[in-house]
Formats: sequence, structure tokens, C-alpha cells
Amino acid sequence: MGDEDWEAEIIKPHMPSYVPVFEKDRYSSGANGDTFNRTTASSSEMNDGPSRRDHFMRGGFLSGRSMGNRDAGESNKRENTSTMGGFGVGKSFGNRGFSNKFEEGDSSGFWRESNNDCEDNQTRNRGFSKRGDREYEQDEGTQRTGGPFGSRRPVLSGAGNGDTYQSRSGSGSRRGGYKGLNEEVITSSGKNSWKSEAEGGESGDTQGPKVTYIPPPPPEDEDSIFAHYQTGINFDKYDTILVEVSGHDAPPAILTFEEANLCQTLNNNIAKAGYTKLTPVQKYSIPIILAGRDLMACAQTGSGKTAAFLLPILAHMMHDGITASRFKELQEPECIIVAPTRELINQIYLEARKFSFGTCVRAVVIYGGTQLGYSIRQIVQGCNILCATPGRLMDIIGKEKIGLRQVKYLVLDEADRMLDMGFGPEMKKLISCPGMPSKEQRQTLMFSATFPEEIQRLAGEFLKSNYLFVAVGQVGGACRDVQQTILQVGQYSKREKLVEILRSIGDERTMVFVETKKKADFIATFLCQEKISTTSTNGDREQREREQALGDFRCGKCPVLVATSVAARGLDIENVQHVINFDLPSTIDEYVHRIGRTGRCGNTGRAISFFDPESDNHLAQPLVKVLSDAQQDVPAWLEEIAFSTYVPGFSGSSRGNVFASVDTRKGKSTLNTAGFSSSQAPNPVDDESWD
Ligand SMILES: Nc1ncnc2c1ncn2[C@@H]1O[C@H](COP(=O)(O)OP(=O)(O)OP(=O)(O)O)[C@@H](O)[C@H]1O
Repeated sequence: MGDEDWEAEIIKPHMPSYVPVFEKDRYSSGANGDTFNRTTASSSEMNDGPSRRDHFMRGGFLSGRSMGNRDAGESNKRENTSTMGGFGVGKSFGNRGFSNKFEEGDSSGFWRESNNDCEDNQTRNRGFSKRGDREYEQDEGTQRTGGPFGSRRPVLSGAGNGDTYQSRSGSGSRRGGYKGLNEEVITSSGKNSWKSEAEGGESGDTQGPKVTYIPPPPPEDEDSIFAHYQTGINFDKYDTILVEVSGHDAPPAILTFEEANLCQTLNNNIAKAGYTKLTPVQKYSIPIILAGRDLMACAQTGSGKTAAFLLPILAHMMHDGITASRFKELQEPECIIVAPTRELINQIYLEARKFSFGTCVRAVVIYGGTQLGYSIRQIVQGCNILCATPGRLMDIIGKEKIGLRQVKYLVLDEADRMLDMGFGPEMKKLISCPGMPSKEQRQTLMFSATFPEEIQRLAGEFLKSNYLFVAVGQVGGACRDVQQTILQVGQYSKREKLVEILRSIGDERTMVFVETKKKADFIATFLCQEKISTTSTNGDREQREREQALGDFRCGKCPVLVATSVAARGLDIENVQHVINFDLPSTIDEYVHRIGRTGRCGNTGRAISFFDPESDNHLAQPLVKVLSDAQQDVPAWLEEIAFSTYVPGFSGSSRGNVFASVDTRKGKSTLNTAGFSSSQAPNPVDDESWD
């Protein structure tokens, strides 16, 4: 595939100038061989017949009927030349503009490692994230070795940034905004130095253009604040999901919002938000948080975890009174919420703003890729709930724009991500910051749909020893409202298959996940060329572009969003009916989060994943488990691959890398058919295990 002519494939489409230019030699070797005009799907894909392997049944894999998406027709509903320009609204790609040099004048040592938000951290993960964000690792690989598109040079032309190659940094750093520990900059003095995005951006450091982006303010009218989508037909089925609470003296669950005894304003806001009934995670978490207990809660994607922590925190704040006022010079928020991506933290902020509507509680959001001065101005106007991505939060703390002494609630959303090798060090620094109340003095709350055991152990450092653990359904399990299909598609057939599926889908909103940032751009351009209205978001795009892309997708202007894992977690977008894993992620947890962008809040959705036996075999076994546990059909060929790559002891015992099946304090566990655990041996949380 080395001599594919990529330029020939990306013939100048009738698109606005914003679409990135793909230079021939930068894609020419096409290492992934993703040839556009190939016609045949993998023949094995046609063979996923109903045969079953008894050994899999014995091995704990449930079998269903074979499946496969054969119904992808040739409908051309998506064809719409007038919308081709959906991808890439705004400026050209690549000219990201933050300094990646860290010459922080702040004295504290930890600033040396401070960095920016989610993706900054994810970028920083490259090379040492245990859980592997292929987007970033792959991108770095691309820089070094030619990567999936066979380029030795940066792929997207960066207007004006010169694309200076730095040996240890990924593309993101050059394009601004995505730097991290591995983005060392050698200063003129010859010393290594580190500079936060904010520093570079605000100080006008020559390493990159200033970050001047000020996000548009969200609509202020009540209708917009309380806009919501309808719960789906399966919302009531949530009641049948089993819940396990572990830890001592757990308060009983509540069954209705009334039982929570919230103040009238909160109740009004809940009603205006269209919430009439609690979801299981809310039934259990709200009383636990109201009782002042620390909590680690794990519940399926789209099942209302955000309100599960926001409502009781707000209730406490309303009850106890708040101290922050717009007239105070140093703002001291009572609550800090952190999440791994800019878009997700913005979404959480909007939820906080909704539920605190008409109260004296003021929520503020700050995240990377926006002007630091803007973040500061938001804070100084009064800040009770600070929603932040980690990098921007540490920048603001370092600049002494907030004090931490009043922090009573620390929330880690997508907590397993926040504690992994990428963000974990940052979080550890946060809890060690001067003024931050100790874990005994604050309430710490962690939420996610996945919670690997090793991450649960790390969490002990953040939580009081008597924290409660709530598991709704199967921890790490996929949402059952998502119909999952795995197709065997070799890398050379993926694009053709994607187009076939998208054409059969018509205008239904679809998220397409790919492995690398550059591939996201490329596939989006390719789809536009195919007259499928598409936009794209990934860590190489400027924040303004990311928000524009998400906005275009949300409002339906572009029904297809091509994204990297940056969009895998937390995003709650109405009416996403399909998720397509063009590339499977490197971990099964990421798969669970990705497909959770559809099938939310009782609605149904579909997820189609391209399984490439050349690269995805390591996922066969966990995939079979996830499919089986979610009562989905398991293709025979997938079982076969899973069996041939069988790892003894995998099934349910030491998930570690597969399922955090239970509260780790209970020891190794097995899952019964209902998805609940039985403890076998004590394995207390190891407070010392963080390193
Ligand atoms: N009790 C409820 N009644 C009606 N709608 C609800 C209720 N709770 C939450 N929702 C809605 O359900 C959707 C999903 O909620 P949310 O984003 O909090 O899910 P989540 O569990 O955090 O998902 P993820 O794991 O993907 O982050 C949101 O639109 C939210 O407003």
C-alpha cells in the first residue's frame, strides 16, 4: 500500500477553504493502506454464522446469535452537496497557538509538571499511560515513524506555525494547546523549562501565539437553560437494574425526589429540567452524599451520574450557606469539579448552572484552549462551584486566583480517567496544594461508568477510609440500550464500509471514532468528499473549532461527527443514534464509554465496530464478555479469535484490565449472572499504593 496516491483520493472537493490540505507526500505511503476504492469487505465478515464453541460456553462466554451488519444499503440520503462544508468551520487546522514552554515563575515545585486540560494531559500521557490513549501515542508514533499515513512529517499544514519538529513532543504542542510532561522545551539558556499554556498564552511567549479564544456565553434565557431531551422507552427499565452498595452504614436509598427533601428552588429546577423520577445511581448516591459520606459510584453511561452529585452538593450549599461573593478579591469555591475534557466540563457546568438557577450559588467553568484572562474574569465575579479541567485549574491555583480553604466537595467525574497515569499525578498535586482541606475535612466524590481495580486502589488516597461504593448493574458494563454489532473489517476496507453504513443510516446523528487526530481530519475530509455532511473534533483542533464542530453536530447541521477518544467520555448529545468505531480503542473501558454516547437516558442506540484482526485481537476476549454481559449477539468469528487468544483466569476473576467488577476492598470477585459480585478474599484499599 505504500504507493497509494492520497492526493488523487482527496481531489479538491467543493468545500470551503477551511478543509485541511493533505499534501501528497505526507500521506503517500499510506501505511494503513486504507484504500478508498477497494471494494470487498473481508470475506470472514461474511462468515459470522451461528456456529458456537462449547468451550466458550464453558469458559463463561455467553453466546447469542451471530450478527453482522448486512443491511447497509446504498441509500444516498446523506448526499447533500450544500452541506459539504460542515467539516471544518472556522480557521485552518493546525495553527494551534499556545506556548508549550514552561517558565513558571511560581515557586512551587509541582508547577514544573503542571499542564493544561484533558488533552494536554492525554498528550502528556504518550509513552507512559498504562491504559493507552492510542490517539496520542499513535500520533507521536506518526511523527517519528511515518505512522498510519506513512508520513515522517507533520501531516496537517499549520498556517504560520512552522511546524517545527520537536523530538519529544507531539503535534499538539506545536499546534498549541496540547503539551505535557513529554513536551520538554530547551530554552536559550540551555535549561529545560516548562511553561503552562496559560503562561505562554498570556505572556505572549514566542513559543506560540497567545490563546485569545473567549467562548461565546451560553444562552441566558430560561428555556435554553432548561432545554432537555426526553427520556427513552427503556427509562423505566432502570428500576430493574440491581444495585450493590458496599461499605459500612450506608444510608438507605430514596425512591423519589421528594424523599431527598431538597429546597423548593432545587425542586423547581428539577421539575423544569424534566426530571420526574430518579435513576438508580441517583437513588443511592443522593442520600449518601447528603449524609456527608465519600463515594465512589459506578453506573452505566447516560444514566444520570451528573445530577447524582450536583443535586446533593447544591442542597448542602443551600442549607449551609455559601461564602463566595463577587466582592471578594480572592474567590474560595466550596466545590471543585474536575473532568478530563473541555467539552465535558463545559457540559457539567451547564448542568450546575441549570440546577442552581435562581439560587445564590454561582458556578463557573474554566478550561484550556481559552484565554486565561477570561477564566480569571469569570472567577472573580464570584465562584462557588468551580468546574475545571485539570491543567487550567492548576494554572489558576498557581496564580493564586482562587483559594482552596473553603473546598468542601471535590468531585472527580470520569474518575478512573482522572486517576490514571495521565491525570493521576495532577490530581495528586491538587489534593496536596496549600490550603486544600485534607480528605478528612472535605467530601470526595468519584463517578464513572468504568472503574478498573487498580484505579480503585489509587482512589483510596483521595477518599476517607469509610467511603461507600455504589455499583449500579455491572461495573464497567456497556449500556444495554445500545445494540452492539461487531464487524470484521480489514483496514483496507474500512472507508468503503463506513460510507456504505452512513449511506444506509441516512441523516441520523452518528459519531465515528477513529484512532488518531490526523485520521479524524482525514476521514472527515474523505466523508465530505463523499458528500456526507461531516464535521470533526480532535485534540489538534483549536478550541474554537472543537466547539464549533460540536455545535454543528448537536444542532444537526452536520449529522456525522468524526472524533478521537477526546469525545468518548461523558458527552451527552441529544439523539445520537449511532456510534461507529472505525478503529477500536485500545482498551475495553474506552469502548464502553464510546458506545455510551448513544442509548442514553433510556433511549436506544446502535454501535457498530470495525474489528481488524490485524490489530484488534487483544480486544476479542473482553469484547465477547462485554457483548455477552449486555445480552448482545456474539459473532462466532469473534468467539473464535477470543478463544485462540484466551488468557486463563480472565473470566471475571482479576479483571484488572478488563472489569473492575466490584469494590476492591472486598477483594477479588466473581460476577454472577446478574452481574453482581461475591467476595472471595480480603483485599483492602492500599493507601500506600500510589506512586
Ligand atoms: N432523573 C432523570 N430524569 C430524566 N432525565 C435525566 C435524569 N437524570 C439524568 N437525566 C438526563 O439523562 C442524560 C444523561 O445524564 P448524564 O449525562 O448525567 O449521564 P452519565 O451517567 O453522567 O453518563 P456518562 O457515563 O456518559 O458520563 C442527561 O441528558 C440528563 O439530563
